[in-house]
Amino acid sequence: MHMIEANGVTLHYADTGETGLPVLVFSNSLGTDFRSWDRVAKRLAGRFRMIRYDKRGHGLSSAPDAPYKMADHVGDLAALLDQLNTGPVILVGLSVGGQIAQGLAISRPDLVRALVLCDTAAKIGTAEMWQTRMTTIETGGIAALADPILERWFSAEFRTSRPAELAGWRAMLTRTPVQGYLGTCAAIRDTDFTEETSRLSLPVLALCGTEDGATPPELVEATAKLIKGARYVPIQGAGHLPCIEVPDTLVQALTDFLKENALV
Ligand SMILES: O=C(O)CC1=CCC(=O)O1
Repeated sequence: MHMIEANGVTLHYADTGETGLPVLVFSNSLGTDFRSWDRVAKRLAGRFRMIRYDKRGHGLSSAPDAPYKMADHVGDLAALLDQLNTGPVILVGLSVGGQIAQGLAISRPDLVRALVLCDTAAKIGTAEMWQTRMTTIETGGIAALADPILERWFSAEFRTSRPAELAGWRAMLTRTPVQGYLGTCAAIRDTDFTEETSRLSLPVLALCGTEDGATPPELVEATAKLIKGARYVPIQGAGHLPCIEVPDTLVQALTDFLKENALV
């Protein structure tokens, strides 16, 4: 287990693979921890140095009281990468992790060589939608919304054919610290990177599960269209978390992109 003090919080992270290999960094979604990337990391082992971490309020990282700002999440990741001396990385961000990735590319371009934006957008949902979710969770806890959240996370096929796995991911969601979940909802509620993201100039791949009910394919494609030269690839049959549901497809799209852009 690796823990580090960064930007005023304690972050839990994994750092695997040889120094000197291209560096891939993974930032995951609301209500999940870095185990979301286990299947992807297993498939890429030996080819990359890979850093996965629990953002504040999630997993084993500190969970300060809500609310958080997106700048807090971005500052945490910048501090982590600075301390690990990664230099510029290939940054893969899923959902709010994709917003953290956009924020880092905007504020610390020296740390980001390329972006992989997975099931994410410059702006996710509306302020009203996030406020309603936060109010429901303040009274009923995360469990009150677990069913609709899991419906957005996974395709109907996955939910019916893999019940034991579904139970595990539900446990990850409902065991997220409530302050961490609420704090991160507030950060998403207050984020609109449309202007800043449209000024980005680096290799970008955008991916989205065709069954994603949280950041639908049209939304993710619209974010890709903001960025000159960005490529959009649909991930067939997956919901919001293709890294869990169809890791082989995600790894193929990622490695094709890295080769095409001479990043490996
Ligand atoms: O919980 C959801 O609806 C999915 C989601 C939205 C932002 C995020 O990170 O996850």
